[in-house]
Amino acid sequence: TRSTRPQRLLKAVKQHATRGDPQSVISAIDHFCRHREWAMNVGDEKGCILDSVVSELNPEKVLELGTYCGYSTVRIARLLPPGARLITLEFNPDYAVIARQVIAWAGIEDKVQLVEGASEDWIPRMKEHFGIETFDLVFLDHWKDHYLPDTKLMEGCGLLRKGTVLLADNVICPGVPDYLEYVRNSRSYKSCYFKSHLEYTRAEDGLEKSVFLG
Ligand SMILES: CNc1ncnc2c1ncn2[C@@H]1O[C@H](/C=C/CNC(=O)c2cc(-c3ccc(F)cc3)cc(O)c2O)[C@H](F)[C@H]1O
Ligand SMILES: [Mg+2]
Repeated sequence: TRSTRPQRLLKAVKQHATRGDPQSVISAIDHFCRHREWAMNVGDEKGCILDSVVSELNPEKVLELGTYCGYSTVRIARLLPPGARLITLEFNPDYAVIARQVIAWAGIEDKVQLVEGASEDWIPRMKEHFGIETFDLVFLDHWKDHYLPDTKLMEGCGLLRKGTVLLADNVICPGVPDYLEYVRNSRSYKSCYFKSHLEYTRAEDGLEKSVFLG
């Protein structure tokens, strides 16, 4: 039977990237998605904005909602200091299988914990199951209609502290209007928009960076 796009993306990584070299994995995926098949990775342009937010924050504890093939997982984990941890949630087992191999090929598996399951089920279990008090950074890139409910759930579970940064992909395309309205109007957040483009295209898209004020 025909392979899937994530399987073809992984094949491109294994053919063109160097084991243990995260940058070569990122470049191989970007080349594949720009010249062969588009895929919904945050991409190189928005990826540079993601890089700058991570580098400035130097987070110890990072949560990613929606692993997909692990592109942003590798982008974030390659910048983390020793001892820092990234937990990434993915409930599609076929994507998880691919992402684990992409993460392993990049050689950053010791910083990453890929949890196969739904954000709504695992957010309430972060404390007792992973010993996480609060997160320093959350990257939201899963189903767009779950950004807002999951943000409220993280608030309710006490996983956000003064200064925790929420970084949301796709706030223009496909768009997350209810989430944007919330973080931009709530007194609990200082929010700003980083204008960019939809990955591998000329369409507008951007990232919203929202600092939790407690
Ligand atoms: C709901 N709880 C979840 N828990 C764990 N894993 C989850 C959960 N929900 C989804 N996942 C997992 O997270 C991923 C979902 C990513 C969704 N991303 C997009 O749809 C998305 C779409 C576009 C796009 C733009 C224009 C266009 F013409 C077509 C597409 C661009 C983007 O950058 C995106 O991120 C994965 F697939 C799913 O299993
Ligand atoms: Mg996205």
